[in-house]
Amino acid sequence: MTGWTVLDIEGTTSSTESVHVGLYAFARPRLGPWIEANRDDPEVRAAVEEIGGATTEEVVKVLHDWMDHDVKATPLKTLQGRIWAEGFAAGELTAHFFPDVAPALRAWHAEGRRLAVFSSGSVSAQRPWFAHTGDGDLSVLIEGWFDTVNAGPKREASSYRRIAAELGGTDLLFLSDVPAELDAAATAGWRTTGLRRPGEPSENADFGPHPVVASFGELSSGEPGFGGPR
Ligand SMILES: CSCCC(=O)C(=O)COP(=O)(O)O
Ligand SMILES: [Mg+2]
Repeated sequence: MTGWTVLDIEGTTSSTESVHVGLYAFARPRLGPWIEANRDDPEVRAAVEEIGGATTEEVVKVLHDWMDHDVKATPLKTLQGRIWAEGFAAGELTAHFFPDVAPALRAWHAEGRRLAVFSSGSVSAQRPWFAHTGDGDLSVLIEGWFDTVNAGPKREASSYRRIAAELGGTDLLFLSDVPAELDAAATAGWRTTGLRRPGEPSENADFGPHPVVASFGELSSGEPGFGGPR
């Protein structure tokens, strides 16, 4: 088996609850003090300028509102990701992965399938998320890390074309719980498979023409949408 499998995180490898209750709750009270402590950092300054607002208090109000409505805005993801990275480094956070994910990723990697991540979560959050799991360090299996900064919006085909150019492959599969993301990947010529995980927001989603599975355990070489024909 050759080619690339590119993974969404929330709703696909990991539960929405683990992101919203675990990560969001960790970032929420830290955003204000952390921005104040890091306001000379160029990445922080750029994110804060993009948000607007005259004071840190105003900036934090916007960030909290985005979190309340799960708006996956890039400046929010940049700031959250930096805070989470510190939390992982300090041993204050651990990642959640559905039980089928680690065995599948290890099996696919052993078969020669190459693995990458494309998530709204920033690359600075993705790396420690995959490194600090209850199933060991999964980051060693991942060869490409993409977010809305280095690839672009997840619902636009141009982002998937950019990732394809970077990975250099033609056999590309995207796994996601969001039909609009799968539509964009398919428009760019990728294979797609939707994740309809029990209890997740995508449980009742309309995946249209995309193949759908409930767990990574249903995906193996030769399956439609995975090793099978485009
Ligand atoms: C561990 S990365 C943080 C997850 C996150 O903030 C997020 O928005 C995930 O969205 P996804 O694109 O993976 O559905
Ligand atoms: Mg998702």
